[in-house]
Amino acid sequence: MAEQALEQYASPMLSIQGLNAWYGESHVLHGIDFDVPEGQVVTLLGRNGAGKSTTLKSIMGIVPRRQGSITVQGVETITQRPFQIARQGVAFCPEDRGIYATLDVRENIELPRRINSNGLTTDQILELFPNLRERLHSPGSKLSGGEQQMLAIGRILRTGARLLLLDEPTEGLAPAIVEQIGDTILHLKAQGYTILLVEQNLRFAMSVADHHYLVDHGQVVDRYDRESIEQNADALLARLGV
Ligand SMILES: Nc1ncnc2c1ncn2[C@@H]1O[C@H](COP(=O)(O)OP(=O)(O)OP(=O)(O)O)[C@@H](O)[C@H]1O
Repeated sequence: MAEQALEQYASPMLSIQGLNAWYGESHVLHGIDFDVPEGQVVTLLGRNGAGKSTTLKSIMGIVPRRQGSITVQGVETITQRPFQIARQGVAFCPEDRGIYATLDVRENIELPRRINSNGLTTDQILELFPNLRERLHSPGSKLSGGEQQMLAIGRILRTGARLLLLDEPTEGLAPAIVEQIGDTILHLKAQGYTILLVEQNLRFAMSVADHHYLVDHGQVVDRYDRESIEQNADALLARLGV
């Protein structure tokens, strides 16, 4: 455990305390606690079913029932509806990417509502992902997995959100595309975005993130900074079952 680096941030972009969540009768988060400092990249690691996606969905307000505290820039959001949370500057990129199959690239980009004037324009998004410019008039269903992922990330930048929740952005993608997604994440960090990432790919997580939290059975059971994750990588790979 290396916690010392985490203590120094006075005002985190996101702070979660005692988060519980349920799907019907099924109680899946059991008191999640962690902070995400502004301008940093943080990952949630853990085995399948540990509760990582549910944590992201809870932050976005899209699980049926949650309790505890989730503050975004000091504002409590636990009782807010998803559209109110979005207005606090939070955007979620789901694991299935949520691309509309019958809409083309431009239509997919232009669908989300802007929440403020910080949102990127379509041109700025296409500058960030030049491959998408070549595919501008292709329907979502004809895009490769990598193109869909880039579109899914690009699209949420249009909203003006500054806290980006990305659920397994590298899943099923070829190494060259994973590298491109990593470059994009680092570019966004350099632009001041705060990013919370769910990842199964430990090496990828290590290449982009400042801090990591290990989730198990709906709780945060360990935390690592850049140095301590290097030291614990082998043990963690065994623990993650990958
Ligand atoms: N819509 C749902 N309805 C009921 N149970 C769910 C639902 N979504 C997830 N669960 C359950 O909640 C638990 C946590 O799932 P979650 O998707 O958050 O895990 P995860 O760590 O993101 O893993 P994965 O990578 O498999 O998605 C699991 O037991 C899962 O089966």
